[in-house]
This record gives sequence, C-alpha cells and structure tokens, in this order.
Amino acid sequence: MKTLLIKDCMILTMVEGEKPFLGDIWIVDGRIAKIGPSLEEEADRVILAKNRVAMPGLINAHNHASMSLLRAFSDDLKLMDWLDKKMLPAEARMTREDVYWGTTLGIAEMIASGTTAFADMYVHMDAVAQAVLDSGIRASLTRGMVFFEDDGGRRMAEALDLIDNWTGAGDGRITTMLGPHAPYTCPPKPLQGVIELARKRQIPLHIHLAETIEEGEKIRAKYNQTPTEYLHELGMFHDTHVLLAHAVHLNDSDVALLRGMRGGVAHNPVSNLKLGCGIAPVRELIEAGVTVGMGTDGAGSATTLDMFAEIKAATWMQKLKHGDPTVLPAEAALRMATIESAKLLAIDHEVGTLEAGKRADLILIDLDKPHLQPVHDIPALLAYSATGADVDTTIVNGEVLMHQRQFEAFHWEEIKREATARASRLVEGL
Ligand SMILES: CSC[C@H]1O[C@@H](n2cnc3c(O)ncnc32)[C@H](O)[C@@H]1O
Ligand SMILES: [Zn+2]
Repeated sequence: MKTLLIKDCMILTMVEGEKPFLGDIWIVDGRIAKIGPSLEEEADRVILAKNRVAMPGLINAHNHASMSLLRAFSDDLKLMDWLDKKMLPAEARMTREDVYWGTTLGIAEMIASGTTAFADMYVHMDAVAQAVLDSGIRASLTRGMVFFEDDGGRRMAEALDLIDNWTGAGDGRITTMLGPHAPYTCPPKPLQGVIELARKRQIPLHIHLAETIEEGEKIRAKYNQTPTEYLHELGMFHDTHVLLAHAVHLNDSDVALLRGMRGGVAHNPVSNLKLGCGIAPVRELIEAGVTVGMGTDGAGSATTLDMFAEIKAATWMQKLKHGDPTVLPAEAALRMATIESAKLLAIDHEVGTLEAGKRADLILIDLDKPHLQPVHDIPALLAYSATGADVDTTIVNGEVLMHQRQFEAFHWEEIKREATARASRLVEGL
C-alpha cells in the first residue's frame, strides 16, 4: 500500500455547491481515500500545504503536444497559411523520436502549470503514448487522420493499433479515441467509415469543427452545408461520444443539432483569439445543455499550454461578446477546465473533482504571493489572477510529479537539450 497525506490546505473540490474548506487529503494507492479536517493517518509521505489551495488537476481537452517543438516558430498568420505553409512542412520532417521529445516538452510544461490530463491528436502516436507513460501524466490519445489521398488504409491501421495496444496502459492513465482531423480534410466516404467503426466498437471520436470562416465557406461550396450539418448528416452525433475541438462558427440551428449529443465541445479561446478565428458560442452551447470543456490546442498556435491563460480568456471573451460581466463567472470557467473537460475525455467517473474514491489527480496552488492576497474568494483569485507559475505541486494517480516547482519524474536538462536540437532541425529553411 502506498500512501500520501496532504495537510492543512484550502480544498476546492469543484463538486457543485461545495464551498472551499480547510482540511487534509488522504491518498491510498493512487485514489483519494478521505478528505476532511485534521486527518491523523500514518503516511509514506506527508506534504505540508499551508497557504496552498488544493483543487482538481486541470484537464486540457484539445492539444497537439508535440507541436511544442514549433512554439513561436510561426505566428501572426491566418490559420490556413500557418497550417499549409509552416506547420505541415515542419511536421513532414518529424520522426518518431522528435514526436517523443516534443510531447515530453509539452508534458513538462503542462505538469509545471497544473495540467494533469490532456486530449491529444497527432501522428507517431506510439511515441506520444510512450511519453505519456514515462511522464506519469494522464491522456486521451488519438491518431489524427486526414483523407486527402488513398493511403491503402495506413492511417486507419495506425489509429486502430494505438487503440488496441495502448488503451488502459499506465494503470488506466491512457485512454484512446479515433481522430478524423476536420470536415475539410475528411470527405464523406472515409469519414462515414470512421463514424460507423466508432459506433460499432463504442470508441469516442475527436475532431476539429468550425474553427474558421474559411472552413465554413469550403464546406458550403462542396456540400452546401455548414460543417456541423455535414457531420450531423453523416451520423456523427447519433450514438457516439464526440469531442469537438473549437466549434467557433455555429449558427443557432447548428447549436440545436448538438443538443443532446454525447461528449461536447473543447473551447480553445487563446488559439481562437491569436489566429483571429472568432468567439465560440459558449453561453449558447451551455444553455442548450452541451458540455463545454477547455483546451489550448498545440503550442504551435497558442504558444502556451498554460490552462490558467485559457480560463481567463474564456471568461473575458464571453463577457465581451455579450456585453455582460455576469456571463461565465469564475467558478463556471474553472469547472470547464476541470470536470467539464473530464466529461469530454470520458474520464469524469475517475477525475475532475476531489472526492473520495476518485483518482488522486490534483494540484496545489501557492497563495503566498502578492497577486493572490487577500483571500476573499478563492475561485475568483484562481480564475482572474493565478497563472500556471503559481502551481506548487502536481499529483497524478497519487504520484507526485512536481513539488515546490521541482520535477520529480523528469530530467529537465535532458528534455531541453533534445527538444531544442530537434526543433532547430525541423524548422531550418522554412
Ligand atoms: C493529423 S494530426 C493533427 C494535425 O492538426 C494540425 N493542427 C494543429 N492545430 C490545428 C488547428 O488549430 N486547426 C486545424 N489543424 C490543426 C496539426 O498541425 C496536425 O497536422
Ligand atoms: Zn487542434
């Protein structure tokens, strides 16, 4: 039996209706065994957490972690130029080892800024899975599939290999999905095949949707439909859990089509702002009963994987869009980054709130700083003033991955050396 006791923290469980309270968290074999005041348990390790807030780890519901190698390489471009002229040529040079080290760099940033789980779509996914396994973080992995030309079924075979070989690995830390990339890269025939397979094997789907106006124009020209109508008509929302990344350009009838869907939308506000894509209809989706979580997208576009930046951007953007500061209050934004994202990854029975019986995925945030005093309202402080750099401790599955801002499972110098050398090679001459 392996035990960990966290003492004397303010606990924000994110369970609906529960206010923050002072107490201890008792963790046994990776799960929360008890939460309460003055727990006197013998533990293998005790973390004294005075002046710290304990909250569920943040869950990044849409990422391409390897793209951390392409951080700040190509910015201030329109999405299609950025993707076609910069990202795709650099990605064409990526080896399996590049993807391993790029993902590890992304994971290091996520652990350092309080993310304990992420959803990823990329290529060389066995390398991504290995990086997740080695790092101790939790992830939902999917092989991104574009169907421009016939590849004899190679991408699909790789997607199924990932699912067959890695689902449940790392004591359940790794889960998997099928990932058709986007409506504009997936014509009806192959996309229908993916949807049917997902339904038959009950595998969740992860796809980009309605990110830009140009995407809407392309799909309108080809199929005389909105991107959402296109996916709906192919049966994507009938009986399958679907993680929709972005969903910026939805009209009222698109939102109505998503009502009652399984899964929901990963909102990526920083990427949407930076690429000038627009403001997603978050309030309308939530009012329609659609689950809305939060993600960063890759560091190639967002530049940062700090989920606290997303939390701020999400709430500010909705307040601005509706001209109303009461829209998307602090606690609702924090819920999007925790339990609502957990629902998108279909892991909300295990993580997303701090409750006895759940996996011990949690973070400690250091309030002993000028920008986090005085402590009137913890959710407001966390949503509006905290940053990833205020995360003191990150714990996944009961394992301490960072404490007092020191990685416990990583060799940072090695990651930096590998990542910087590989990144230079990938972008040379582009
Ligand atoms: C086929 S693997 C995933 C693929 O997606 C690309 N990508 C990264 N960010 C975005 C985005 O915001 N919209 C669309 N596609 C994106 C990434 O470069 C990979 O090629
Ligand atoms: Zn993306």
